[in-house]
Amino acid sequence: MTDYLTRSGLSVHKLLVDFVETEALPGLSVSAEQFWDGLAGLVRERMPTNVKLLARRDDIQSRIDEWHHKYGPVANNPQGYEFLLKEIGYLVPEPGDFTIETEGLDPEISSICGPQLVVPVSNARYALNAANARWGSLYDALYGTDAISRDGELAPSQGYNAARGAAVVRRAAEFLDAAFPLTSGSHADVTAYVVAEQGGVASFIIDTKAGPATLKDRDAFVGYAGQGDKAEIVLRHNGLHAVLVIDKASTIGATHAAGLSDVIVEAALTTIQDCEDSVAAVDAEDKVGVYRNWLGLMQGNLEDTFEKGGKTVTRRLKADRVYKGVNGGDLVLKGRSLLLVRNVGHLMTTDAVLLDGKPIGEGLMDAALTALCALHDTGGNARHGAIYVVKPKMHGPEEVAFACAIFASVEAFLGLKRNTIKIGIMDEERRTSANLKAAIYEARQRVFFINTGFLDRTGDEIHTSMEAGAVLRKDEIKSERWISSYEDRNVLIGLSCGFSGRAQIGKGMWARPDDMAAMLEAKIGHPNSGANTAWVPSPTAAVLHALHYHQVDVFEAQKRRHNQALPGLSELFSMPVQVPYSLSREEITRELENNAQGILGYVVRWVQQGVGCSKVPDIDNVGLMEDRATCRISSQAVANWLRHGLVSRDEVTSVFERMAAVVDEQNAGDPLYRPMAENFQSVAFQAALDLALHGADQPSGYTEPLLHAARRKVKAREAGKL
Ligand SMILES: CC(=O)SCCNC(=O)CCNC(=O)[C@H](O)C(C)(C)COP(=O)(O)OP(=O)(O)OC[C@H]1O[C@@H](n2cnc3c(N)ncnc32)[C@H](O)[C@@H]1OP(=O)(O)O
Ligand SMILES: O=CC(=O)O
Ligand SMILES: [Mg+2]
Repeated sequence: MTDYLTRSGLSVHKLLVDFVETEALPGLSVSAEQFWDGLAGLVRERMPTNVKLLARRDDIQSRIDEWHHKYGPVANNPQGYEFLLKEIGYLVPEPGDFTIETEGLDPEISSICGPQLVVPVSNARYALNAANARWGSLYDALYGTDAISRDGELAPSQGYNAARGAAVVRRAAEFLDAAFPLTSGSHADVTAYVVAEQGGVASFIIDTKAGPATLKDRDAFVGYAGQGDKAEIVLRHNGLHAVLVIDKASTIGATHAAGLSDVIVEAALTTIQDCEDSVAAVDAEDKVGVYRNWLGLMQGNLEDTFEKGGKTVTRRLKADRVYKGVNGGDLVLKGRSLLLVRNVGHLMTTDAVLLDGKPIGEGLMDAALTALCALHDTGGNARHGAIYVVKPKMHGPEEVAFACAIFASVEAFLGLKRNTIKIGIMDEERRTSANLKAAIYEARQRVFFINTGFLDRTGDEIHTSMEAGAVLRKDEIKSERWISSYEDRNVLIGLSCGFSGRAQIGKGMWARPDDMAAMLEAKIGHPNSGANTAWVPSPTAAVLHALHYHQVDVFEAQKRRHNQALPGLSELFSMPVQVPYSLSREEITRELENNAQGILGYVVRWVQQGVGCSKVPDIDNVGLMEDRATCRISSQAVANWLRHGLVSRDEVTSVFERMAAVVDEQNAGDPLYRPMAENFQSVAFQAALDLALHGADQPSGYTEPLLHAARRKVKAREAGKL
């Protein structure tokens, strides 16, 4: 206990005490005593409920398991299944119609639609990049990705490929033609973009090869900076800005008739700084690292210095962009994404703080600490004082109510007005999807988003129905009825609760960070379905996904969906199991290899290096974003096949051993990497294998208990404590 200090009856790790008292509290009107008393009160008051809620999850799961043992898949007795779910309180009565009442939300949440970036907050370099990803170069995003074909003469070359560059300019002109059409002609033929000022009023004059033109929507021109050969012209469409950069002296501008050297688009309107599934934070030291970065973002002084391209770079938060407005005065556009923070869920405990010698709920600590750090935001982030907390992995309305109760306690001891802390409800466990209206009702004064976290949701789908039968392959699960009804119900229920124009209806992650052409094809489906926002894995993806919100007016799309019929619960419960199962031996082995490779490739970096989100090649060598949620899917899929005898324990073990060598090869260039195939007893290999062999027994199929234990073992060894 030498690492702990006593604060208000709690034993608090010294690192956390230090962080709170010397970094987070200075500058605030909250005293150390007030904070620790508050945290102690929160834990004493809320921990017993936390424990009960987790026990209830287990109880419910065992009743569902028993039912499947008796009846098999739901399709054998759908009415009986729904009866059971009501009987055990899994399905609760739906409230009458209501409208959410959340106040004090920013326009990025309520009235402007655009991409939502997610980033592990533990990585300062990425976290800063994400905050700055409000704006991004369209030319760079097109040139640097497969959004422009990489075939033939358009393939990127060692130096600048002029043919590819020309294709980028053409594609950007197509975007401009669609979002900012001219009265005649095309942006591809523009020979001059000019701002003329007269009597304090600016007008935008365009010359094309075919003669003069203006914007069809004259109000789309909203601001500018500079004049003539070096200028920036600000346009607005669907609430989103795009900046034409005129720079005739630049390499690219010199090749364009009007000197257009780039189009900067407003991209990541919001960013989730993630303390959850994309980070590996297993003890006080790691948690303080996470909180310290969040504090720096809220104070506006976070910076990171690193080597890039042979140079030392220091990255800081960007300032607002200040332009002249068209009628005089300044046009000030936020330079940064609106920052939200994702706390962990209700499951894990942390020994960073002990009460009566026992670790406290990590979610309780996250709520207190992330809110405390957010008190430093004096309007640079949220304009009306809101603190945006995304709460993941909640099972049903009672757990949403519990999260709201935690936030209310935190507000009380930090001296905040009630409902200052807003809640983003991740609809990613089946009990929440099935009771979404009731879940929203519990948070009606705080809710700022609902979001279909379909990755966790897929993991929960497999786990909840573990005993029902063998699941389909991972890719097949994604195209089943349960998922389309889940996505549809989320939007339609959100609309029926009055989200349109008030709060976000969000969609999930694009998990193939290098496949931008495919993303451009697929992800327009999100705004078209009525979603205000959808997740992207990188700033580049944010720039490209932003184009979709120019193509689709989300509020119009929402109007079209308002009266659509809600898919029934029978659709939602139409499980992705196949009985009898008809895959060949080869197909089974290939799927097993694919899952094993993904699990190993993710887990090894988590356990050895504390990296919570990685790009890991799948069996077809496509780089996939892997985090704890995708790992949950893979481990549950293997566990399910093991449970139903499609694969044996020996087969799983030998495939994992074989794939360890493949993963070692993939990581050969990493000096910090320790090969697994040389030592199958290594902590990383064993953790990966355990996720599969013991996946069925993990609470809700989550990966964090095994991952945390393994990482802590490695950290202890490295510190010479084992
Ligand atoms: C199911 C869920 O919960 S999904 C939500 C959790 N998932 C996430 O948050 C995913 C976030 N994305 C990432 O962590 C990363 O993009 C990964 C791990 C998928 C890929 O990372 P890498 O292999 O390093 O990517 P890559 O080499 O292509 O690009 C690195 C560059 O992109 C930037 N970048 C990549 N992702 C992000 C991001 N999410 N935010 C900000 N910048 C990012 C990096 O800062 C870096 O640029 P820099 O050198 O100027 O700093
Ligand atoms: O958190 C997101 C998910 O898909 O899971
Ligand atoms: Mg999730």
